[in-house]
Amino acid sequence: MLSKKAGLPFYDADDFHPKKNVEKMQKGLPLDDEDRTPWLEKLSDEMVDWEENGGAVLACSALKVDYRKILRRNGVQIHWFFLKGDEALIADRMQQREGHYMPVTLLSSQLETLELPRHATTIAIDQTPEKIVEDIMSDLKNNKAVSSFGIIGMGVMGSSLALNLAEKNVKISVYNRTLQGVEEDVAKKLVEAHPEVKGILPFDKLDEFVESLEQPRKILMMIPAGQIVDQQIARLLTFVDKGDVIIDGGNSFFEDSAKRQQYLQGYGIHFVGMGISGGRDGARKGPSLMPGGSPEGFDLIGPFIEKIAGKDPNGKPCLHYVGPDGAGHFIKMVHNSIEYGEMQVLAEIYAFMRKGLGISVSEIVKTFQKWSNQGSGSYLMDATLAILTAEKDGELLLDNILDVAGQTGTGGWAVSTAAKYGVPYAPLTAAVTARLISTHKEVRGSMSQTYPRQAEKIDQKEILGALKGAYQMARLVNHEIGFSLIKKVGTAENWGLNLSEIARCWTNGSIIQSSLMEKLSGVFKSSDCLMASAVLKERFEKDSKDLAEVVGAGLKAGVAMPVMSAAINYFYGMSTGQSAANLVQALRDCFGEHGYRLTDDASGKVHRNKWMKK
Ligand SMILES: NC(=O)C1=CN([C@@H]2O[C@H](COP(=O)(O)OP(=O)(O)OC[C@H]3O[C@@H](n4cnc5c(N)ncnc54)[C@H](OP(=O)(O)O)[C@@H]3O)[C@@H](O)[C@H]2O)C=CC1
Ligand SMILES: O=C(CO)[C@H](O)[C@H](O)COP(=O)(O)O
Repeated sequence: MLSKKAGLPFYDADDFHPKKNVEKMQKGLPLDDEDRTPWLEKLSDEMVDWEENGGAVLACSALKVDYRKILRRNGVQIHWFFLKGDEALIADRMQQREGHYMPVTLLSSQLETLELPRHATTIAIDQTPEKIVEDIMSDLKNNKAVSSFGIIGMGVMGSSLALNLAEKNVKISVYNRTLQGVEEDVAKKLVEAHPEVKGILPFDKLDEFVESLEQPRKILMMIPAGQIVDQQIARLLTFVDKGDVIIDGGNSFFEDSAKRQQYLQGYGIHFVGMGISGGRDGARKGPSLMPGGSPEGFDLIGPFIEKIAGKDPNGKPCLHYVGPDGAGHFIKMVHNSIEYGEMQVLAEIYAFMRKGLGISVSEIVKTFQKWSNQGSGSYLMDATLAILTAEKDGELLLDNILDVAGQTGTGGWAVSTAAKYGVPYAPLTAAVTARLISTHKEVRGSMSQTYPRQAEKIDQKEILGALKGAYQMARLVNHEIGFSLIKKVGTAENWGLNLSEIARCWTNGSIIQSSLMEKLSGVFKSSDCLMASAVLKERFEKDSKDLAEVVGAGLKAGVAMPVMSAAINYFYGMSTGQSAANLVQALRDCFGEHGYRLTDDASGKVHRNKWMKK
């Protein structure tokens, strides 16, 4: 009757049981989880087709929370109705039923297994079938919750993710704030600008947006980090309900995300701090996703975000639940710190080639293309090639772009986090510093007059052969340190981070995807330190010589190479058995009585009273 009324096909889940389940029930034996799992999985796959064809009515004894999880694992939109009746009434109806394999004796075991659904409309079955159908139809009609997923913030990332989700058949609602006269109807304009993409409902009122989402609601915020996130959460709290999930997909500081998860837990809200990489194109076509925080929250959003994630070389989604607390945003922070290093190395090698060696831009492009084809390719290298070939009015566009680089937080946070956890992170510090120096444009201009550099002529022939090795080595060290930060913090916080999975998650969709990242995903399966990995030993040995040579030549030529020199210094430092830190410690003791340990007995500190005569 309901099927007719709703104009949708009807399916009875009982018809999908395999023969062995039917035979078991016929014998009066209750099914267990092992019997039911493949059956529910089959149903959840069928539901994808049903949804694509406009929907269906399914009757199913989805008794447990976990069973319902399986049913929704493909992220289809489901309106749940719980048909409630007492045991005697159900038994009576079962007895009247003809030609069904299930004996009444199994009913009590079913009711024992039943875990009441929290997010379903309960319909009493002690009414006429007509009334039951009427109740369901009226609930469907009055139900304003029509979308499976909501996104707040229709900027670069939010709008691209919204279009991506909608194209994967996820019904979504989108919301953007209104600033009278400045930002109006932003969400509506997005929908109007993309008539080819169906299934997006725009809102400019937060309450209506939240009401449009089916429960448990899944709300992704794509807004700037900081207090704005707290303010948005505070506004949402007025409208959301227990069991809903709030996801922060922005570049928030991971310690803030851990606090927000704790805070929202108090309201029964699941909070997921999710790193997202890929910029506009990645978000639109397949980003790399690094969720962390509430595992229950991740469980609920997983089927949806899996649909939009980029795919690694083996076709697996670039999506990895990294760990609890702020682990997702921590991993995104480190991702960005590697990104800072990668970009700065590209800038340094380009500057050295152009200014130090006097190589033309078209030759630099050819060289970079060659490196790409020889296994040093990356998304950022491709982007650099695009930039180095972009012209405006017959001139290289790059030459018309002001040499001032901004930053929005993650790099600086990574520097302070590395210092807090005792991880040497000189290349990142150098990359952040290089951007800071770039902002002092006026001072740089005037100082370049005061200190004009007399660059030494470099023998191109000698240095050209070392360039690629130097580039590779700086990148290798940059990655080594990023992952060492992940290892250190992950261990200290007991997050159980998986380096190989994290690298895998960055092999596509991510700004730092590269051939190297694909290799590292394999290397991290057997080693958690690149410098100690036998696979990379030869490369470290050879390329470190090239890097030293290029950095030396670069400095001689008067070109700053902060990240590349930090990288070779890191490598030298970490492979120096006997360093000069003893002098530093002795000095500390000399002026500050900080004490020192002796090489033949490091168990305790000693202090020398009189280092200096006066
Ligand atoms: N761009 C990128 O490559 C990436 C960005 N991110 C992160 O994703 C988040 C969004 O970035 P992106 O889309 O680039 O940023 P945009 O600046 O393009 O968009 C920001 C969005 O946030 C909204 N917003 C701004 N202030 C407020 C506020 N006070 N209250 C509510 N909404 C507000 C804006 O609305 P309005 O239009 O009205 O101002 C806009 O919709 C940031 O945290 C960013 O760091 C993460 C990965 C990549
Ligand atoms: O997260 C990103 C890419 O992965 C964003 O583009 C972010 O803005 C980059 O950081 P910054 O603005 O500090 O350069």
